Amino acid sequence: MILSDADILKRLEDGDLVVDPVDDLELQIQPASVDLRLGREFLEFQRTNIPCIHPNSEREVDEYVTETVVEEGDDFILHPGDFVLGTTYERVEIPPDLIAHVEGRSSLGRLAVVVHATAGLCDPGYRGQITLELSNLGTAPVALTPGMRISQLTFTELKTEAERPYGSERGSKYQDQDGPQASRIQSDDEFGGDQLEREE
Ligand SMILES: Nc1ccn([C@H]2C[C@H](O)[C@@H](COP(=O)(O)OP(=O)(O)OP(=O)(O)O)O2)c(=O)n1
Repeated sequence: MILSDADILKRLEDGDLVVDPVDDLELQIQPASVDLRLGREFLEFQRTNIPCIHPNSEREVDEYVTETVVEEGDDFILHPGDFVLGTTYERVEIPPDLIAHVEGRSSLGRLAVVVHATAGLCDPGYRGQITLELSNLGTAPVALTPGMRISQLTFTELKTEAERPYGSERGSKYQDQDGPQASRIQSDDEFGGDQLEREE
């Protein structure tokens, strides 16, 4: 079951679901979602002379990513074809009986701005700001203003609470993230890796 505005408000009041801060309930609480605002920090991949990114190379993932913090009153210009990581201004805490989906807003979609390229799921138990995978599929640059409502979060009730919510297990590498976080896929290996066993 997807939570309605009344359900969301009740869960926020009860305090087990956290979206912080919600400054304007009337504006941010939608019929069945909460609008989240854009933070000031962005991570961009530098188009230097890296031939390609090997996902398991921490050096390549971290060294070629630079952070931009947009000053008050300024915009971040997202050019056609760009892919950058942004962050929600709000921090969320998802209780073990809910799963949240990060969705774009239609008004930005109509300007060809996509807020999550692939991953749009916040696990039960997840705490932190949400990293937005921003891209511009259109032909004109689009100015993104920190504080603008950029995405929306919907909540679905699980049939039973997650037994191993995000954060309770090793491998929860984005728990408590603060600002946009680059991929931590390199640390997959620490947790058993995704390598398939070879048959002899
Ligand atoms: N656009 C998104 C999508 C998810 N998350 C956060 C909330 C999720 O609960 C957490 C982990 O997301 P995934 O499970 O999709 O990511 P991985 O499987 O890569 O990470 P892990 O191995 O930690 O589960 O990251 C985020 O900040 N921004």
